[in-house]
Amino acid sequence: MEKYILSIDQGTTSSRAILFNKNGEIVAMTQKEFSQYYPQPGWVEHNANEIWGSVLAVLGELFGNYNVEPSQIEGIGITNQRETTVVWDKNSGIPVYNAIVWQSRQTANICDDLKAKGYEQMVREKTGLVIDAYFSGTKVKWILDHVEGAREKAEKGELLFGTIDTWLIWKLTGGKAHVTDYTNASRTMLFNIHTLEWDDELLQMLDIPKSMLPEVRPSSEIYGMTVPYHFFGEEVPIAGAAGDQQAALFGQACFEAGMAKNTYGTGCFMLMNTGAKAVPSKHGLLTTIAWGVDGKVEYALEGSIFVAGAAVQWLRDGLRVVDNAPQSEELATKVDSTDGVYVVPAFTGLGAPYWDMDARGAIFGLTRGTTREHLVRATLESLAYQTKDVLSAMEADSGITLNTLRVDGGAVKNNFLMQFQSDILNVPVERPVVNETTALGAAYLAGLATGFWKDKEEIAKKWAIDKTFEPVLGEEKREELYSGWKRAVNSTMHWSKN
Ligand SMILES: Nc1ncnc2c1ncn2[C@@H]1O[C@H](COP(=O)(O)OP(=O)(O)O)[C@@H](O)[C@H]1O
Ligand SMILES: O=P(O)(O)OC[C@H](O)CO
Repeated sequence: MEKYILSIDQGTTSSRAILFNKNGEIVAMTQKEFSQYYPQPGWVEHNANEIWGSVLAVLGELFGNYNVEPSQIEGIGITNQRETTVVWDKNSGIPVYNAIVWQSRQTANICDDLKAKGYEQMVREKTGLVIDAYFSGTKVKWILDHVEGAREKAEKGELLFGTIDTWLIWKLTGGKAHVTDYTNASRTMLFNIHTLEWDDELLQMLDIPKSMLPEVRPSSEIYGMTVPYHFFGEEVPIAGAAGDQQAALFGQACFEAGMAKNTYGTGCFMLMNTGAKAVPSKHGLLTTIAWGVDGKVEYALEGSIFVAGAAVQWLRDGLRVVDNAPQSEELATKVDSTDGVYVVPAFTGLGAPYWDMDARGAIFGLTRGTTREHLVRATLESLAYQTKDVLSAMEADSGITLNTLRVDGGAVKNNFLMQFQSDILNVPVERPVVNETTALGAAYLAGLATGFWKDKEEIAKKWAIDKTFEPVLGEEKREELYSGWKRAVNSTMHWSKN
């Protein structure tokens, strides 16, 4: 019987199970959305057990609906929304609080306090990150500070912390493996990306007991076996793990320094491979671990945009001006321009390159003639402008001028958006045949560990283009449009503090 690699892609809004064959093609895919909780303005939480339930559901559906047996799975790769923080009881397995999602701003005060105490430079040097509520460290502290009895239990070694990869691997192995990989560890603000160790000074800064932390391992390695009662009777190796953006970089075969991809999901994340060198950013980007594979760690520069496809969800669920995401393209192309309207979707503050936790969303340039088509178009254009902000920072930091950009993620199906992106960047945008590059990257990491695929060269040969979008907009128009964006985005800064 043919063998496959299974990817579990646990994203911000949904969980997916995807089976890949030896050619790196999708054989089967199931997906399930789960609840988002917004307990207070700016807070975002998930129920970690509901996430686990959604993973079991997509696995059940995969084996139930497709002609595939669990015994055909040679290995499992896990990829996940990053930074989202779960703390659970080691003995009962019960989370002590909801998972605090990467987008959540509930630890902004903790971050302000750390900045006031002068920790910024030390944090940047050790972790490659800026102090921001985005990362896991302050979320763990918040849980220990706010959940009754949690700190005491943590100090007694009774609580475990994990990002979603860790939580899922712990569940799938029946509590045997408490591990994470280098990429996920590099997003916690607790991990020294140079020494590759949890850092005592950072742990002390946030008052987090080391006993809670998972063991950090390479991204392509067997971490443990599934317990048969959770995996349809089979013991299958869990053989790869990486945060979803790093997995996408791997799935896009960006193996050489200077290659970059941009993923348009809930948020938008551009990563550039910088090879064995951890390049520090002077322009508001993050330095992060790309992966640990073949006994070595490689690094990336990252521009993280918090709201991208989520702005399209807001058009659908908040404003109700579209019935579904694809309709945004249909409406945007009914008008030739936004007629000067700009939407800045800084709903949870601004990430790279601005890093302003207090920015909030705004619409500029409304006139009596503004229609929903203009609003929808301006929302889509905001994804492209935010990407341009990040690309400019990346070129300045790396000294490399990109001659193409590889793209993936849910929103790249939108041809209007991709064309506008190419126009605003003045760079060709390449959309690959397999758009599920996050899951593909995790599959590749797992398949390299089990010998399903031989090496990165074999993988790189499988990458193929579906469509290239070439820039057609003139320079003057491009600059006029972008300068309007800069004015708009600057006006949203510090809004919730005023
Ligand atoms: N045709 C489309 N045009 C614009 N946005 C889209 C389109 N299709 C999906 N999206 C957006 O893409 C996002 C889903 O992408 P996905 O990669 O699945 O995200 P995630 O992994 O963050 O859950 C949603 O926010 C959705 O609004
Ligand atoms: O779930 P996604 O695809 O929106 O990715 C979220 C990122 O990993 C957050 O850092």
